[in-house]
Amino acid sequence: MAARPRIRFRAVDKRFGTESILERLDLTVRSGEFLSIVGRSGTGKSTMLRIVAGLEQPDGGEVRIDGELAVAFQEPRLIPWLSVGRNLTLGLTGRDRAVVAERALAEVGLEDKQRAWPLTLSGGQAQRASLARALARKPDILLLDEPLGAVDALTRLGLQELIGRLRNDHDLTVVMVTHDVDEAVRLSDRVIVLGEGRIQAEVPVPGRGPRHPDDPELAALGGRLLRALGVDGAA
Ligand SMILES: Nc1ncnc2c1ncn2[C@@H]1O[C@H](COP(=O)(O)OP(=O)(O)OP(=O)(O)O)[C@@H](O)[C@H]1O
Repeated sequence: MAARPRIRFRAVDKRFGTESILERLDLTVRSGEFLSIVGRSGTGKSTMLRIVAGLEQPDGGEVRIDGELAVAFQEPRLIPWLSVGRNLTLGLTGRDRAVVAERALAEVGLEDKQRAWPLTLSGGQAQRASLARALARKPDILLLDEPLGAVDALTRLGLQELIGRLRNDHDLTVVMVTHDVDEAVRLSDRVIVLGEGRIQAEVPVPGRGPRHPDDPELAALGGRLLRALGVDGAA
């Protein structure tokens, strides 16, 4: 039996002024699925994610969300005058929130940074803290908007590995917006290409992430996505 839908878009329209961003968009994301959204700049990827998060309202159609959500953005958005640990417990209500935060930090390899100030973290560490903050909310659905867009290539590979592992360990449903097709195929079960208001291509990825960056199958799938994006395959 197919897993239950966590996110469902039915004929979703979104406009900004006279500009139509999404046109009668249909999408179902099932429980436990890792979906990536790629597309040229300005095609509405972040808008889609913001609609899922409830930060934007659609102009038409129906959006259904089943489960708790947490979001991590490209900028870690940690509050600079609170310790890393306090950034994580902020907004948590359980009596065990300190323990929850401690565990989440340990899961991302930052157990020694609980008392650190956010500004003393490297870019990669700050992004790990941001993931830990999302994890501490015990979400069913994790939304990632270009989470690794601002870190160097090597840190990026390590963080991809981490995201893949967290997803597996917590059986998360993940929707990630990325510009990096290699990252998308490395982590996802399915990649969609957004363009002109609709899903222009959909590429299922066999097996389960995180896949090894040298996996030869990834290059072929990445090539397919680049062609769907209208980018020359040799690029
Ligand atoms: N709050 C807003 N008000 C007006 N226009 C907006 C607003 N948010 C987004 N837009 C416009 O909607 C379009 C889609 O934006 P969005 O950020 O969703 O694209 P994107 O695919 O995520 O782009 P990028 O890859 O560059 O991040 C863009 O033309 C953008 O300027």
